[in-house]
Amino acid sequence: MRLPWFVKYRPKSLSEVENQEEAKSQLKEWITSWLHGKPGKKSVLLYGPPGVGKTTLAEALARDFDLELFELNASDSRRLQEIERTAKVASTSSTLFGKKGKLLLLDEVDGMDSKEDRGGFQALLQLVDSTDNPVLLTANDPWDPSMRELRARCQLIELKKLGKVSSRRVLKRICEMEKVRCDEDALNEIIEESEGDLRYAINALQAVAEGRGSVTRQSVEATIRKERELDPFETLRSVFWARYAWQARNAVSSSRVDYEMLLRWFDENLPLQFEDFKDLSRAYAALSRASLFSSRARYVSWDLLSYVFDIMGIGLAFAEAGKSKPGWKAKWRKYQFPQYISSMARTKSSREVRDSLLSKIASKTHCSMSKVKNDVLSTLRLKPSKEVADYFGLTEDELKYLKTLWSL
Ligand SMILES: Nc1ncnc2c1ncn2[C@@H]1O[C@H](COP(=O)(O)OP(=O)(O)OP(=O)(O)O)[C@@H](O)[C@H]1O
Repeated sequence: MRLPWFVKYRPKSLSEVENQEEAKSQLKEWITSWLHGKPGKKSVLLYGPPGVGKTTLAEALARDFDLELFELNASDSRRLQEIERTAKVASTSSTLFGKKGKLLLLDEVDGMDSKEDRGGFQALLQLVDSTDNPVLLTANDPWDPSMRELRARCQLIELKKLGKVSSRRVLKRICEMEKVRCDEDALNEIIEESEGDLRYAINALQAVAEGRGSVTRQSVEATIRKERELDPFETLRSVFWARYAWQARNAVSSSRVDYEMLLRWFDENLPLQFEDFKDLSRAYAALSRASLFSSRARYVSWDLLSYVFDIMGIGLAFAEAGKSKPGWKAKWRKYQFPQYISSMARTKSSREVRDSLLSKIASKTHCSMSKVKNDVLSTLRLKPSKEVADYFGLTEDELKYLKTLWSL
């Protein structure tokens, strides 16, 4: 299996990490103080925008200082038992392979909900205070109020957005290793688009270069535009044809179609995509979880949206068991419009109908239109009957809209 380039070319040592000189020297100082038994703060919170090298730096630090890395990924770190178990294993087990010590890495702690997962968050605070091993936390946004208690306990180290010169150096090196010819203005375009996110830049380079062998400004523009303007049919195809998890996730998260509508598109088309019953049932299991997280995201925390993308994209892309076998080939399918949307489209200008329905109910119930939309229609589910139509003065189209919602 071919690796994504951002994984293949991830720096192995601190010296290969571009740009972040200040952060590197602070990290080295901190880990040296641990190795001498006198750390100032026991934990470091490494923060900065996505794709600037937080995880990469942590891994390179462990390698350079010959430390065994215990890593908890974002979803694990939300679970109390996982945090406690990892901390315990790290503090009690002896190091493997003659390593000098251990380093605990908890990625994306700002994804934790300190209110929702109070137990997990308390365990994290406890770990940060009383750890026997150096702990590195990473976050995109450490200034969120929920991070206050963590901030106070950690040494803060900032990673800056990567400059254009550094990004260019990394991309050029990859082009050399992959023997890809890349025009200067094509590189400029990728770097401009990436806004300092090297993971995005490397992914874009790979997406353009693969299958072409050279990268021109036109091919970059076409790929980036295509990525931005994926239509639903294209999104479906990109997910079902994806060979890597990141491709599937990108297809969903960069789609122009919003994620709730995408759930309907997938729902309609899964039976067309999957012939095997077990594949189909795995796909529906993933879709129902994605749908669950989509409503939780709305009512609990928008952070959960990232699971919708993961489960919808990656879960559906790899529901087909045969995909992991050699010789697997993507099958072309003719996808269809979701019934729900086409029935709505048949009622003339459905948006107008919906809005006038909302405003009629809102004025009778003394609520805002958004309250009616979120609570009255989706949760309380107003039953479409003649009495309801008379009471609210609904037109035939508005009643039909209500009936469609009711049947979902
Ligand atoms: N400073 C850097 N020098 C060289 N390569 C880098 C650097 N920063 C990022 N990269 C490349 O980009 C990829 C993504 O970096 P990494 O996962 O460390 O970012 P991150 O800051 O942890 O992002 P996120 O917050 O989204 O997890 C790496 O695998 C590596 O290939």
